[in-house]
Amino acid sequence: MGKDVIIACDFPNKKTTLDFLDKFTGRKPFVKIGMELFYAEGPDIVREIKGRGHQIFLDLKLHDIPNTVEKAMASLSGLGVDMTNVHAAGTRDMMEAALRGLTRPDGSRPILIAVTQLTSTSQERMQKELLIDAPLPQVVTSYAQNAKAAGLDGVVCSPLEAGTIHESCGRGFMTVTPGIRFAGAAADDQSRITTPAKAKEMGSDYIVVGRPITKADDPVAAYERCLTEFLDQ
Ligand SMILES: O=c1ccn([C@@H]2O[C@H](COP(=O)(O)O)[C@@H](O)[C@H]2O)c(=O)[nH]1
Repeated sequence: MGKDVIIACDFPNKKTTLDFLDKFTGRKPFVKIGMELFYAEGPDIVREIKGRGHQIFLDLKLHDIPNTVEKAMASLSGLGVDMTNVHAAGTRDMMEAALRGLTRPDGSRPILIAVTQLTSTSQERMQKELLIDAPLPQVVTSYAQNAKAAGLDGVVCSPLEAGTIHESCGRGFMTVTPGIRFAGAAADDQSRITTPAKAKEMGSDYIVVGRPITKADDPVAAYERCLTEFLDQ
């Protein structure tokens, strides 16, 4: 398992996305395709970006009954993505179904991870709106343990929780962490945030960075700053 910076390509269409990726001459950053781009362009955008040599995290966060998730994952398994995900809140049965659906006849499959609690969710909101009373780090760790028990490879969590998850689920259990902001930058709609440097310190395996790169005046320089802080590159 490698450490890397994943750029969240939250763009409305193919043209904007490819124009953005063209700025990274000589580099092939790991790319996250999320709901906005996938719903606008469909599976072809995955094939196009994969064909250009990027690794892809397809972030669709599936959350439905086990049978539906299993069949949806079977549809996605042929796309050639490197990583994809579900919501751990769908329960162990659903995560096991996702794993079955994603596994190809030859036994190969992309990395499958589970979202614990969205990084936009605060302790207060979780308690007041979702009626979950336990401390947020405990909830996240418990969801991670369920994901591990279901056979998944790791979780999406905040970097702030990466250390606790590794302690509980083992160092080989992957932590993929959005909620990244440079020091002093606005949190936007995120709640549990930290810097790339702190994410490194806390043991994140992958950081997922969207707006700090995509909205930067110089996206390539912002990406390089992430590499420097997170990977010492
Ligand atoms: O808990 C989660 C799960 C997924 N995300 C996704 O990561 C990026 C973060 O974008 P920023 O612009 O850096 O805030 C975005 O695509 C989310 O869908 C997340 O933020 N939190």
